[in-house]
Amino acid sequence: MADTTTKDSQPAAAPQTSALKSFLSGGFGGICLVAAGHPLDLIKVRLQTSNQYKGMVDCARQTMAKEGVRGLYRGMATPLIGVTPTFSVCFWGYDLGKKIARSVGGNGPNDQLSLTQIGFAGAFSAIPTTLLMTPMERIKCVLQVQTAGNMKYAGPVDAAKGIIAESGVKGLFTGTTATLMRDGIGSVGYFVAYEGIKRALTPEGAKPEDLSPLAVFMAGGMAGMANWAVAIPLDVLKSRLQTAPPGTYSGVRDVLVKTVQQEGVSALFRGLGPAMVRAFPANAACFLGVEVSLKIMNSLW
Ligand SMILES: CC(=O)O[C@H](CC(=O)[O-])C[N+](C)(C)C
Repeated sequence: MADTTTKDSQPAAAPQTSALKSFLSGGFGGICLVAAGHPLDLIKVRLQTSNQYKGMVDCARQTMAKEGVRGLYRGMATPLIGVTPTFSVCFWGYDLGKKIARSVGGNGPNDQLSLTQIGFAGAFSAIPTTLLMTPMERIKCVLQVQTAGNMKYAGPVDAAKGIIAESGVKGLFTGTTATLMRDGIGSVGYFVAYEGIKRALTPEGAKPEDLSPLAVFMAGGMAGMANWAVAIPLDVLKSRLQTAPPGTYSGVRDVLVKTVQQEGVSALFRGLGPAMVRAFPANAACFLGVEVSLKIMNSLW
């Protein structure tokens, strides 16, 4: 089994990727993530807002029977427009983080980065990603908590205009610290799990980048689950900060204290089930999309 912890004398270093290829492959991975994850997200929202379904399978069956397979992809344009650039920036930031780790750690071009260095690069990727992620999540969360009969905004553009009218452009950035903390910690779990599992699955003497699509799919799915396993408490705090009326909380510490005092620690794990059910297929498809598009680009130029 490949050594997963040291940076020295590794025969299996991945070739360094250009920033543009990382950006493009990340965007393609984001498209794959939405395509694979959207049906589960739609089922989750329909279950949350209607009593006509007996469960996830029944909801999928009824949706397909009445609306065809296309029904499962209703409303996919909005996440596609938001997630694609966010994942481009995330994978570009991860690539930049790996280059910084390589130069700080003095790794040669053929040395494999240690998992600590991978964790640093993952955390680093959250810095630029947060600039896009925060307003996207703010608008998404505000729309997701609207209920029938209490609809404040008609859609994402209307919500963005409403938030700006109420609190200025800075209103779109409510929850920035919580988003940075969530994705900083989440991205360490995400990329360390992905690289670690890929290395563990790589036979002695082989290279992780030559793993089968099935192995990439499994490592990607597990990486998505690792992301949510460590990020869910901060995701709960972020969602509460982003959907509360202005002035309810003074910051991350305040929402943490109030949540735990009023509802107990278990409140920090709400939504873990649906997040995990979506995480495996969505992120398996994402990493497969990233690796396949990188291979195609590498063969072209
Ligand atoms: C919160 C989020 O976007 O997590 C990503 C995985 C997912 O399931 O969407 C990973 N990452 C934070 C690295 C973009």
